[in-house]
Formats: sequence, structure tokens, C-alpha cells
Amino acid sequence: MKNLGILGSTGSIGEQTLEVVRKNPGDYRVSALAVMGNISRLKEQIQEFQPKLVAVFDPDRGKLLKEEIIKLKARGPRTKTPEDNPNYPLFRVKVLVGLEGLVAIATSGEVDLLVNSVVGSAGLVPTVKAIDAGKNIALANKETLVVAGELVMQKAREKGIQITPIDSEHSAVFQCLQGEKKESLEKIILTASGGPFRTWKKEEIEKATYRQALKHPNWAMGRKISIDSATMMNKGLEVIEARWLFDVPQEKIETLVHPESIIHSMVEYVDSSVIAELGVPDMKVPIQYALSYPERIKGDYEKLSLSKIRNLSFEEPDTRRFPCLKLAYEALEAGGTMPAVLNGANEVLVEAYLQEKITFYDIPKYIKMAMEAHTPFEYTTLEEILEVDRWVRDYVSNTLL
Ligand SMILES: NC(=O)C1=CN([C@@H]2O[C@H](COP(=O)(O)OP(=O)(O)OC[C@H]3O[C@@H](n4cnc5c(N)ncnc54)[C@H](OP(=O)(O)O)[C@@H]3O)[C@@H](O)[C@H]2O)C=CC1
Ligand SMILES: CC(=O)[C@@H](O)[C@H](O)COP(=O)(O)O
Ligand SMILES: [Mn+2]
Repeated sequence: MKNLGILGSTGSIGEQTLEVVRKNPGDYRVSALAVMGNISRLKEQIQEFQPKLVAVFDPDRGKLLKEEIIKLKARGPRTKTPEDNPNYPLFRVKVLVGLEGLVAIATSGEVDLLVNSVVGSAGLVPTVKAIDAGKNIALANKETLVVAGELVMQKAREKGIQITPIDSEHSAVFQCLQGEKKESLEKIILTASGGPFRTWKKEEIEKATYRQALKHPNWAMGRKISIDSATMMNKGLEVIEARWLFDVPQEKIETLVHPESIIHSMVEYVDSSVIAELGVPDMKVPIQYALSYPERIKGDYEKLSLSKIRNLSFEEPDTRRFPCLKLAYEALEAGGTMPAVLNGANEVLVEAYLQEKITFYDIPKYIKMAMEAHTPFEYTTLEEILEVDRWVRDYVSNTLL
């Protein structure tokens, strides 16, 4: 039985992780949950999974949850013992708030495996603290590795921590690498769906609304990653994620548009063999693998039928229409703190696009300007990289926008 701490339990990956737990009650127990502010859904999750600890990042929402629990205790139906009360899971849970709350979960003795499915660079500090505390991590939060991949993986190696990817492409590569020698690897090929605008002309993409951008052809995901897929920044972030997760230089990481999202990624070896991982697009499959690794457990997910699909197609990414992908390679090339600048700028600009404050191509335009305003340096501490993250958010919000 593995005790899970799930950061971002109310999101797309968080909810699907809970679905995997529901399907495998004998293998996993949920001991801690954390959210940004969705306390109404968190309360339902507490009732169902009975965790010992929960954290709410937003202090006001956290305070509200505590107050609601106190009221429930005072007004709840009279029962012989507290345990008979239907709200008992809410009475016994410990509620924490803020970043300290997330860190408390990431380092808690109640947690064997931390599932980090928070969105954005907010996931970085809990990841680092979990590593320091010796916890293995199932990582969906790709921004952790984009912002500080070198530092995070260095710490994980020193501590002997297993970081198992949840991101579908990285789960695929991770599986294709099993049992192989690192020297045998020729290149990693990350597949990309191409997003909702794959076939659109540049002049059409220019006018795309955020509602159109949210309509991913193959995956139902959170809002931020859906916009990233539409700009193809998601693939850029994934190149950086792969660079650090697998310790492979960027020249050996290619991207290939594959609209069907059936091949989740591939690894080419020195003998010209290519190993790929395929499946019906369903994030519960890589989530379950990340939870069960190094074992594989049975999963009643839809089986792949290639004879029904018949054709798989491929094309080169077009960085003229999707410049964010090129910017991500440039950030890696620049090195040091530049990927953190790319990421922080992107997070602010995606939110501005969702709020209809900027247009689709303003996203790469302002990211480029933020990168030009920054002189990258080799960081060695978490504090240094967090300061760069703070600087770029402030610069984009208050100088560029
Ligand atoms: N969705 C997918 O299919 C995939 C996602 N990923 C990656 O997984 C991560 C999560 O994505 P996704 O599930 O789509 O995102 P969602 O937007 O659906 O969910 C985000 C979750 O994180 C919580 N959250 C956000 N900020 C904080 C914070 N500061 N502290 C605590 N909790 C926080 C939210 O809480 P609340 O509900 O309260 O706001 C919510 O539970 C991203 O890094 C994404 O790139 C990778 C591959 C596929
Ligand atoms: C499911 C998953 O892993 C996403 O990151 C997905 O890959 C997004 O699709 P794109 O290939 O369009 O970025
Ligand atoms: Mn992915």
C-alpha cells in the first residue's frame, strides 16, 4: 500500500489520479491533498478519500475551509460518537495553508509518494523540499523542470530519489529507455499533436480567441496547458523537461508533429532501432504507471486497435506559425536562468491571453522581449532561481503589458 500526497488534486491530472486510486483501492491510500482555492471540491474529496492532511494555497480560502468545518462541527446532527457523524472525515482532517502547507505535505511522514500535479512554477518549491525529505515523486508539473531542471535533478541524484514522469511524452520516453544503456541513445523524438491550429493559416491564428485555443483535438486538460498546446509552447517546455529529466543534450531532442497522439514519443538508438510507446490517449495510463513503477498493474483502459485507426501521420513542426517552440530551444541554448525567464513570461502571458488582454501572437512577442531583457547566469541555489521567476513576472506584468 502506497500513501499518496497529491498536490493539485482538483485539477485535470489530480482528478484523474484520484480515479486511478478508485480503480486500485488495495494499492493506494490518499493521505494528503492540496489545492489552490477550490474548497468546495476539496471538501468532497476529503469526504471520499479521508486524507489526514490537506493544504489550501490561498490563505483566505484556507481560512474559510477551517471556519466551515468549525460550523459543521457545531451544527452537525447529534450522533452517539463523532465517528458516526457523516462529516467525520472533515472533523479529523488537519487543514494547512499557503506554501508552508504544500511543503508540509511534500515532506510529511504520512506520504510515501508525492504526486505533483500543480500547474505552474508554484510546483517547484514543494518538489525540492520533497527531494530534501527523501520522497519519491510522480511528476506532472513540467514547469518544475523547465525552471530549475538542472538543480532539481542534481538534488534527486544526490539523494537517490526516483522522479517518475506523468507527462505522456516523458512517460513514453522513460518506458522506451528501460533496460537500455545511456551511451546507446542516439536521439529522443517527442511527438506533438500540433494543437487546435495545426492546419490554420498564420493570419487566421493571429485572430484566434482563447475559446478556440482551449479546444485541444485529443486531450481534455487544464486551461494553461491547453493554451500552451495551441501555441506549441507545451512542446518547447517538454523539450526542456526532457533535457533535464533524461540528462540528454538538446541537439539530441527532436520534435515531430503526429496529429493522432497515438505514438506518445520515441527513442532512436545507435544501431538505428527506434523504440516507441503507443496507446489510446488517456492520461490515466501514464499516471497509473508513475504510481505503480517499477511494477505494472492491471488497467481496464481502452485498448489500442491499430487496424481501426489504420493510418498514423507525421509532419515537421512549423516554427513560423508556432514561434514559441523555437523560443524554447533558444532559451535552452542560452542556458542557466533563461528557461526560467521563458517559463515565467509564458505563465503571465497565457493568463493575460485567457483574460483577453492580449492576442495570440502577443504571447511569443512578449516572451522574446523578456528574454532579450535578461542576461542569463548559472544559478546554484533555489533562492536565485525564485528571484529570476519573480523578476520576469514583474517585468512582463508591469513593464511590457
Ligand atoms: N492535464 C493534462 O492532461 C496534463 C497536464 N500536465 C501538467 O500537469 C500540471 C497540471 O495540469 P492540469 O491538471 O491540466 O492543470 P489544472 O489547471 O487542471 O489543475 C491545476 C491544479 O493545481 C492546483 N493549483 C494551482 N496552483 C496551485 C498552488 N499554488 N498551490 C496548490 N495548488 C495549486 C489547482 O487548484 P484549484 O482547483 O483550487 O485552482 C488545481 O488543482 C501542469 O504542469 C501541466 O503542464 C502534463 C501532461 C498532461
Ligand atoms: C497529454 C500530454 O502529455 C500533453 O502534454 C499533450 O501532449 C499536449 O498535446 P500537444 O502535443 O498538443 O502539446
Ligand atoms: Mn505532454
